[in-house]
Amino acid sequence: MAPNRIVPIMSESTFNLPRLEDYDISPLSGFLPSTPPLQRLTNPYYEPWETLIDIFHELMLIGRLREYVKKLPILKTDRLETKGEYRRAFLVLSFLAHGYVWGKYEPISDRLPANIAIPWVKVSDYLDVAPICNHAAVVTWNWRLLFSNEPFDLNNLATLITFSNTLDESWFYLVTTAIEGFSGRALTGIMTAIQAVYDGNDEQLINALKVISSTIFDINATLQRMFEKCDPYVFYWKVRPYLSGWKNEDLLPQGLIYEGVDEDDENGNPTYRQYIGGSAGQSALIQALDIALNIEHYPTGVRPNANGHTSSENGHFYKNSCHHYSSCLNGYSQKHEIHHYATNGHTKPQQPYLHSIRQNIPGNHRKFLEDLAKIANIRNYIISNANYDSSTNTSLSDEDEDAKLLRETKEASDLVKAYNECLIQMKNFRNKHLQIVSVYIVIQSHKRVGGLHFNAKEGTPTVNKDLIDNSEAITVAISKKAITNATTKNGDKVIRKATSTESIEIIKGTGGTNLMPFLKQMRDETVAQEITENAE
Ligand code: HEM
Repeated sequence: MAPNRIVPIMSESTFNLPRLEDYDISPLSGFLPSTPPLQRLTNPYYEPWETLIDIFHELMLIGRLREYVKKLPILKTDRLETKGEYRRAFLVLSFLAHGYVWGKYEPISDRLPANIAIPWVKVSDYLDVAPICNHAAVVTWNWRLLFSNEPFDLNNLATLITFSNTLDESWFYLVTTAIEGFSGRALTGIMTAIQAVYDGNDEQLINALKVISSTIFDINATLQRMFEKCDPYVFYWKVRPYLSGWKNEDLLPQGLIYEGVDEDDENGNPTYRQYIGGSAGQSALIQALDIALNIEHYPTGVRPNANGHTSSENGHFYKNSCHHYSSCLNGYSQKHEIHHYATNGHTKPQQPYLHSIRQNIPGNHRKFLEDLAKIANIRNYIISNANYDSSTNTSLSDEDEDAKLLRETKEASDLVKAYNECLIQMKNFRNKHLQIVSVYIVIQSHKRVGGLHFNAKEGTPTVNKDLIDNSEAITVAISKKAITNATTKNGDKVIRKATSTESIEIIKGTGGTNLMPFLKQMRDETVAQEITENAE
């Protein structure tokens, strides 16, 4: 370590790198369980749930799932013994619940019978996660190895449960599972990098950053494979509706009644609960990468400025204490002030959607993200040391000093490069993801023929390469057309924002996000963290 290096103020003796295992994270499989999820609850007591899942698709098809769910006994959860059993129960109950609520070619139900609601809430409480179908259910706990003697790999994975019984839905989950499979490598790289910062070990930090960037590169290559076997039509019309939740959801505006769980209010009205549905946006892996790389996200349309304030696109300023949107060192202004390396205990992401979906991330993984935010220090360390002046050290001869300066400059430069490479890969992830969202959601949503998603009867369009390559341009063209139409129709010269009834103009994400602006801002905020050498 260079003698005049700026080191974290947290002394090494007080710094204990958290152990991944303490958060139910495996250094190898990361957020995925270290052994494949249970494929069945073997205690005969739970056979009624498993039997219903065995014939889930058949019951959905003939429209009798609700009848059979209502016949279920209300099973107690105290016979579940292991965490694996609780996860399997959560998976089964999530599919039964969402199948019940959204149905197939039948009216949507705004109440969930006690037979499912009571145990689902109990199991969720145990796992410390909201009782709603989430990323953990459909991805993290929903896979098996096709050949148990072969390693974990996209080419050796199968899903346990799907809504639509289609290969496309399986592929959607499995590509995402394969991406989560990189979390062991990513998290090991992150922890090594953080330790390197506390040790002031630049070489180790550079190597760890290289591990992180190469992992994101592999994630991106896997993400691209979504196009291979998941048809956008099937995804949008046949799968996505079942993943919907009951918060900011037009079809269930009040939410859902979990019968037998909550009491009626003082006027005898039932209590509705609202939760955001399942989305890969709930991936703890991508959130961990953002936190580790100090990529800050703000509410859509809000941007930070040099004074630590944020401003919205309409010109309104939001003065934030550091406990809201901006961290004390977000790199926009305070270059040399290194009062803290960690993010001062900021434990919540600044973007409201990212904040609210934390309740869909299982408790131990959510806690890990919170603790990671307290020690994430890589970017500030690099900024603080990228330009340090070593000329104060007079004990060396001129020649030695030149050599040392050269080495340190190169080290600093390599650090910046290694960090920026991680950002480039994160940007690539978000660009690729934007393409996917264009093809799988934006373009599909313009094929609306009226009625509910479930009732769409169009032919399946093929995915051609041009469509994928030009997906962002197509999206822009579509949204421009929508705005022009709205403007012309009303003879209104001011381009205005669409209201919620004009769903063609604002396409919402699972959590009610204004999809494309939200995702593009996430991408731009990634790029904004790039460190430019000698920028201080
Ligand atoms: C067909 C494939 C996919 C579609 C249609 C899709 C759609 C979406 C949508 C609509 C959102 C906005 C937030 C929400 O409403 O949930 C979102 C966010 C997000 N998705 Fe996906 N997604 C897909 C695949 C994936 C995969 C495989 C990953 C990998 C983990 C992923 C990671 C994320 C992340 C991290 C966000 C939060 C925004 C960000 O960090 O940039 N998505 N996605």
